[in-house]
Amino acid sequence: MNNQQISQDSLTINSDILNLDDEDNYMDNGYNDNPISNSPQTSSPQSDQILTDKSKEPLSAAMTQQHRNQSMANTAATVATVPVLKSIVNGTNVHANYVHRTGPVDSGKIRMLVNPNLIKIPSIMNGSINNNQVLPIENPAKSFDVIWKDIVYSVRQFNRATLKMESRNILNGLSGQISSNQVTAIMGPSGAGKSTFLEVLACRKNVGLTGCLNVRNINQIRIAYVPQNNCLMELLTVYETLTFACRLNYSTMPTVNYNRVEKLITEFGLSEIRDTKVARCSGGQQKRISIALELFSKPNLLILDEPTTGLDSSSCSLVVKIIRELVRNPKYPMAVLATIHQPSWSVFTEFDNVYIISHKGENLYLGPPQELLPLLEKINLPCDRYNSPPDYIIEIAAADYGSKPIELIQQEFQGPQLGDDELEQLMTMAETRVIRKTPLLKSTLILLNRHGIIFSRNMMIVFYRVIGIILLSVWLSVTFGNSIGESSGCPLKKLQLYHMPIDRLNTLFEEEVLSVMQNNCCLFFGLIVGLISGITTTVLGFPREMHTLMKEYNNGWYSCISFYVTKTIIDIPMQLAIPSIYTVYIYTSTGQPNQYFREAYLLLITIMVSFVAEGIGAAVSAIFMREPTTAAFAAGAVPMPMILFGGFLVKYSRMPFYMKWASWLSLMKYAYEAMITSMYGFDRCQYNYELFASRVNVSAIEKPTWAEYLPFMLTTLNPNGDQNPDESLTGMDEDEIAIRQLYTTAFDAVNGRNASKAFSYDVSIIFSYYNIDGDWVLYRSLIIMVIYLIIVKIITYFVILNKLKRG
Ligand SMILES: Nc1ncnc2c1ncn2[C@@H]1O[C@H](COP(=O)(O)OP(=O)(O)OP(=O)(O)O)[C@@H](O)[C@H]1O
Repeated sequence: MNNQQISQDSLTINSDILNLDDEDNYMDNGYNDNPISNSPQTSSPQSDQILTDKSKEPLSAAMTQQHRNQSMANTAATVATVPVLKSIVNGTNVHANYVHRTGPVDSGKIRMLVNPNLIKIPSIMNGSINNNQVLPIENPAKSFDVIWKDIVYSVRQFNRATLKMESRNILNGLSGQISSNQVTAIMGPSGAGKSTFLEVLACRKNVGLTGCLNVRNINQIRIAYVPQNNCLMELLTVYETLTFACRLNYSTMPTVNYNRVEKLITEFGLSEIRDTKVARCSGGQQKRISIALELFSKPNLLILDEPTTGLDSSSCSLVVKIIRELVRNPKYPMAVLATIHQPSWSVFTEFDNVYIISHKGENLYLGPPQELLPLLEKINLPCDRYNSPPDYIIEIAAADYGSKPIELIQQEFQGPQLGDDELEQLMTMAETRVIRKTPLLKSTLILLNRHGIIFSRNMMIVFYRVIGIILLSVWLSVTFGNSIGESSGCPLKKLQLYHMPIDRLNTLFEEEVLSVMQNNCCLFFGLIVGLISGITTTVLGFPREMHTLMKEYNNGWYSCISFYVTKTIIDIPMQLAIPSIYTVYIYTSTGQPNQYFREAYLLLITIMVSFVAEGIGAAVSAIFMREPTTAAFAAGAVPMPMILFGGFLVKYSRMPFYMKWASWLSLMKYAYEAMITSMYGFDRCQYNYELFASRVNVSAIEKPTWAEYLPFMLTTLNPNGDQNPDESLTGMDEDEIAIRQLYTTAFDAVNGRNASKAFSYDVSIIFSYYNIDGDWVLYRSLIIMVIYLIIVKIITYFVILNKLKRG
């Protein structure tokens, strides 16, 4: 069903959606008309689940008295209801919960008067300020205000001209106020700072923010923020999406009332698509789902970033109608703020107020939409009859007609005239904001359930990854051959040496060394695949999840640790499957020793690399969650130094001393050392010797070591027994010189460092080459890798948490 099929008239949002029923009593409704009974100290035990910065502090006597006074004043302000204000332009019915007066324009200035009892917003009709009509708030006892004053938000940016970091103001002294039971549209040219302002109101921006953000008549405010991109789980059905939102929002309750889900599905016109996956829903339907989700948390302040962008006018009207209905609940006062682009006139006038921000991030206008045209006429900027008024005001705000019109409107409009003393007596938004404390285990189990369903529906990706790794393994084994793993790099036996022609010895030695190095390449390549694929797979998928996480975490659905544990657990099957497929296939198809413990160690090392890579990928994604291109670049760049300093390309002992620290930080160094030890240690040469002995059926073959072997080869090639072959080049033919030089190089390579250690036992040449002096290196490397993994996971957690908190 598409949006058009839903009759707007038939769509009614039952105000009961937001009613507090028995199940909801655990949530204080947040209003301080009776602050003592609402205070955390006297609430039910379940209300302890709700935390505010002040939750453990008694309300000060002065504050309590002030709230009482305000409450009484509110009651006194209840006057005859005039619920409908006729649009001055086209007669559209406009609900107005604000108070305004009619009268002559006296000083030529329109002031937004802020009074605890009456919300006074300038009303201009036919060129004169409307100072007499007083429209009461439907339920003044429960109404509340959100007030902001002199909001400046700045970011630090690098200025290429001056080559300096400079501060740039995005919001420039915004002031205003909104009240409960009102829908306010925020408009302004692109880049004016609308989304930034919404994030400020949603307490998602702290750094670089100055000014006051206060609330009145409410001591616990729940904020729900719906970002521009809906941040929905696309593989869940509409019903599942709402059900999980319901379960997560009521995770503190022993049971969950699913009637609420049914009610929302019906009232948001989602019945016919209840079993459709979110990915298949239209833009308008997704917007409605996004809004519906946030109602489970019973927000007092619902902030919607561009809820109508990309929708046709019919869907747009439908969404606006839904929003309007939400604030009609007399029992549950709620304020809604939404940014909106290019609304039609009919949609424009549906809002109680419009807040227009200029291109410089400054106040331009805050008031009823119907009063905008008279204001423009009054300052001789009438809207052309063929021009759309919303478009016209945006053009003015964008300075398309120069800065003069902006200045003229700004002179007419002033923000709330609230003194600093008065503001100081009000509680700040941050103080009153409710952050629910969610139970770790329960919300983790719900998230596991949700992500398990998503994982099971994502089998195509699983399939592609498995096929990809199988193809890579086949390709690799075919390229390296099926006997690459047979070479052990162990010293040749003296028996062979004595009875083998020199040129055959040369070939044998050369082949042995090359085979071992090739095998190392093959296995090291596997580690690189694990590292790079682990990072890139995470970086490609995680940023999307990060946006959803950011929305759900900041709206108080669950804690960061719940999400992180869930993500780690859900990723485990693939983290195990991919390295297992690769390692088992390569191990068996390239002729590695038929010893399962080596295969198990190799598998363990590859899996560890894969886990660490996933952690690094998640950290990179979190850091660059808003810059996918940078994230992709970082995903490619981060593994490079790890590989370079892994000891494979440049031996650790040959690195300049001032670069060795980089090697210590490289996971690949430990993975590579562990791999070498597991593959060539654990008596592999002993094993080969026995195998050799059994094959040739000789029991008394001496076991040479490299220490014996290489000098022996040199003396064999140099019949005079000269230990310094360079001096006896004369008389040798070119081949002999070449062979001798080869062995000399090999000897130098092996004998270069730690000779006494390296040759103290019977080991593969690769042990000597990399100065690995015992099987214990495997255990050391594995322990370091485990510590590495733990550190990466902890750092990743804090990177994500920091990102969530800073926005
Ligand atoms: N963290 C930041 N660092 C640097 N610049 C920023 C940052 N956040 C916002 N801006 C800049 O602030 C300005 C306002 O951005 P914002 O997204 O709030 O505008 P907007 O009015 O919502 O625009 P649009 O209607 O196009 O969505 C833009 O120029 C944007 O580039």
